[in-house]
Amino acid sequence: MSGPGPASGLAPEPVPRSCADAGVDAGADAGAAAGLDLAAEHEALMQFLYLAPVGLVQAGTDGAITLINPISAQLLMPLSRDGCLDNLFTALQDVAPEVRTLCQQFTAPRGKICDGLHIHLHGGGGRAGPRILALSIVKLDAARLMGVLQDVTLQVQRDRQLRQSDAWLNALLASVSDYALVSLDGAGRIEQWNDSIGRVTGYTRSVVGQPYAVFEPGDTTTPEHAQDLLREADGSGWSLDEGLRLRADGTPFWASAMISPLPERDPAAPDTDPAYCLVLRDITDRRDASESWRQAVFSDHLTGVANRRGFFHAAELELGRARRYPRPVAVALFDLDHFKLVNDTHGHPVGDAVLRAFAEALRTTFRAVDVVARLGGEEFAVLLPSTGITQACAVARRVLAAVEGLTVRADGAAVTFTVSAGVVLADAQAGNIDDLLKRADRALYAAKAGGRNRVVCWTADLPGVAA
Ligand SMILES: Nc1nc2c(ncn2[C@@H]2O[C@H](COP(=O)(O)OP(=O)(O)OP(=O)(O)O)[C@@H](O)[C@H]2O)c(=O)[nH]1
Repeated sequence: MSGPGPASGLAPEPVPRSCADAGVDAGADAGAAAGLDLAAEHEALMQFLYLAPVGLVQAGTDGAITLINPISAQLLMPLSRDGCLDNLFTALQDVAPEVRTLCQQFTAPRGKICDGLHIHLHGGGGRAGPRILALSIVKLDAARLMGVLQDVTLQVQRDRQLRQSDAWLNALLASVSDYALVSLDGAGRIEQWNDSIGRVTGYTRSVVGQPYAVFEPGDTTTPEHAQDLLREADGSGWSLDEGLRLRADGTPFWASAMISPLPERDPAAPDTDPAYCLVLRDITDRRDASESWRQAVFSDHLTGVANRRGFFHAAELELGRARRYPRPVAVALFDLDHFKLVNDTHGHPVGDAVLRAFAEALRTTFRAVDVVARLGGEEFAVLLPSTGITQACAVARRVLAAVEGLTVRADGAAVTFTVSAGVVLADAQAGNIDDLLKRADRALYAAKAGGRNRVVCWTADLPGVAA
C-alpha cells in the first residue's frame, strides 16, 4: 500500500495521528507498548492491503488519494492522462464522471455510496486488459472514502453467456410439446420441475424428489434397471430406453427416454446436484407405425407373447447387464403335461385355445418387466430380471396353482390341464441364455420324471446333470 503521487513515487502512508497519539495520557511504558502494538497492527494492515486480491484505494472526500494498493494502481493507471494517480475522481472522469457527483451528493456522515458500479473502459484497457471494472465506495468518516475496485470483465461475460443459455433453455422448455426435459440428481431423482414436464406427463411440482421411474408403470421396471440406465449413461455418454410410461392421470403413452450425464458435477453433493438430463419423448405415433413390424418379428402369432427370437434378444440384453452390474437373473421353463392327449382328444383348435389360456395365465402371474415367451410347441419360458431363485420358484408355483383352477372352454369341450416347470438362476458357469436353458431343461425333465405338475429348481446334483 502506498501513498499518492506518480506510480514510481508511491510512499507508505504515515501512521494516522489519532493512532500515534493514543498513549499520551497513560504512563510512559504503557504508551511505548501501545505505540509498538499500534505500529505492528498498522504493519499487518499494510500487508493485508498490499496482498488483497482486489484493488483498494483510500481517498479524501475531494478524491485526493491517500492510500492505494498495487492492484488499484494497475487498474487505474491506464485511465490516467498524465501518468499521475493522485485523485480518484480525476482518474475516473473520462469513464465514470458520475462517481465525483455521487460522492459529493452523499451527505451522511458514513455509509455505502455505491456498490459494484460497473465502469466500462471503452477499450482503454487494450485487448488483454480489463474492459469492465466494478467500483464500490464506502464513506468511512467525514474526511475519508474507501474504494474497492475489481476487474469483472470475465465475470460479466460469463453472466451474459449464462443469461443467454438460460433464455435459450427457457425458450426450448416453453416451446417443445412432445419432449419433457428433466434434470436428475446423482441418485436418479427428479431435481426440478418445468413446463415441458407438465405438458408431456401432466405431473405437477410434486414430482420433484421422486425417482425418474415414477413415469413408468409399477411392474414394468426394477430399481436395478433404473440404476443400470444411469450407469450406462455414465459409461458411454448416454442410454436409451423405450417403453410404456404413464401420465399423472394414469393414461399410458409410449416413450423413448434418453439419459445423458451432465459434465460438471459437484463432488461435494454427488447425490443432490443435477447429474443427468433425461429427455422423455412421447413417441406413441411412431410406436403405432412400427408396432406391426415389431409384432411380426418378436411376437408369437398364436398367443401374442414374445416368440423365441424376442426371448433370446431380451435375455442377451438382460444377461449382458447382469454381467456388468451383478444381480440375479432367473429363467423359468414351463411345459404343458400330456398336451398331446389334449390334441388327440379334443382336436388341434382346442389345443390352441389351451395354449392361449396358458399364455394369459403366465402374463397375469408375472410382472410386466418379466419376459414371457413361447419358445415353440407347448414350451414356454419366462425371464425374471433382478429375481433370486427362491422368488422365481415361488412365482412358478403360483402359475401351477393358477392353471390347476383353470378350465378352458372351446369347441364345446371343457379342458383342464397341468404344467411342469424347471427354474434356474444365472451364475458364472451359466451366464448365457443357451447354458441357462439347458439347465432349466434338466430341471424340467426332473419335474416330468418326478410325476409332472411340479416345479424343480436346478441344482448340480439333479439326475442326468453334467454340471
Ligand atoms: N394345438 C397345438 N398343438 C401343438 C402345437 N405345437 C405343438 N403341439 C403339440 O404338442 C404336443 C407335444 O407332445 P409331446 O412332446 O409328446 O408332449 P406331451 O404330450 O405334452 O407330454 P409331456 O411333455 O411328456 O407331458 C404334440 O402333440 C404337438 O403336436 C400348436 O401350436 N398347437
